[in-house]
Amino acid sequence: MAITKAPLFTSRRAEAEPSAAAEGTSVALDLRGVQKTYDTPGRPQVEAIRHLDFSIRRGELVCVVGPSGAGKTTLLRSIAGLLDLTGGEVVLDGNVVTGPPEGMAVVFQEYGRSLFPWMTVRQNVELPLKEKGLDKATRREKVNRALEEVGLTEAAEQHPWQLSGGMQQRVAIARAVAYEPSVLLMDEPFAAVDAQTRAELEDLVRSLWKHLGVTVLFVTHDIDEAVYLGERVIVLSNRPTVLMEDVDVDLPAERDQLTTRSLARFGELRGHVYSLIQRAKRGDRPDAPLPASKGE
Ligand SMILES: Nc1ncnc2c1ncn2[C@@H]1O[C@H](COP(=O)(O)OP(=O)(O)OP(=O)(O)O)[C@@H](O)[C@H]1O
Repeated sequence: MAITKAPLFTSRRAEAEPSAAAEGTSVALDLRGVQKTYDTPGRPQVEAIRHLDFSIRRGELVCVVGPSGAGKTTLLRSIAGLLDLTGGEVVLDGNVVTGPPEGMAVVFQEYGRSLFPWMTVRQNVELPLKEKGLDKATRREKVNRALEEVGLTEAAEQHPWQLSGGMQQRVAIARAVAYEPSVLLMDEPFAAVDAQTRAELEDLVRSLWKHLGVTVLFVTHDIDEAVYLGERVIVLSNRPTVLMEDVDVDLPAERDQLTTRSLARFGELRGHVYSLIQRAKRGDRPDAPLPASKGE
């Protein structure tokens, strides 16, 4: 079977809907024909991203999954303005990204390396606000609000090394939301924490997203996490990356770990994304379908 979209699963790409931009809706992030090939002196080039086109509407929470080495980090770093693209462009709030844009914040997996150990929690969260040039009273108010949002008011004067891994990641999240970014990028942020903490942090992201209305692009290895969190799941092919499918997650807006994960629909969506990843791993991709005998 080719990469068909059973009626049960809607894909924006498959149904050739007009893009969000064309519909005149508010687009926060727009990827237009993004390509990235790495030039490594003395070695063959590595074509990481062949072609990616997708948009994220303001206030959406979109997850990205793909096989290992597919180019997820390359994609995120391209969006964050940390890499020179080989082709295409990334547009944030109508402006082409040419370097790290002001309206973006990133939460990385390695919270241990992204927080400054000699600074208190409060100082870590405040730092980007200082760089933004905000006055002291405004900074204090925004830091207090962000720490409250992530449940760390009591830990404000502690240092990151005095906190658990999950709490440190909450500090990193507080720092990102205090900055009030237009788009929040999250690169496998919970890969290094235990399962229970991970579930709590997933719920924190959903509640912050709903509460603050921030636009989130969340990269993860974990299919269940992607389906649980996202309003859409963008599935990448193997390298060189193209879009495998853009899956609508039509689960109820109110989600909780127990009820949502036990829904039949959750299982169907999870199974669908899983099968796409399995196909991607085998090299089945929209621009290079496998011979029929190897397909499903
Ligand atoms: N700086 C670089 N120079 C050369 N090749 C690179 C560089 N960074 C990444 N690559 C290659 O680009 C491809 C995509 O890598 P990337 O890290 O983006 O994938 P990924 O999907 O994030 O991987 P993983 O799932 O293992 O985290 C890989 O083949 C990788 O080896």
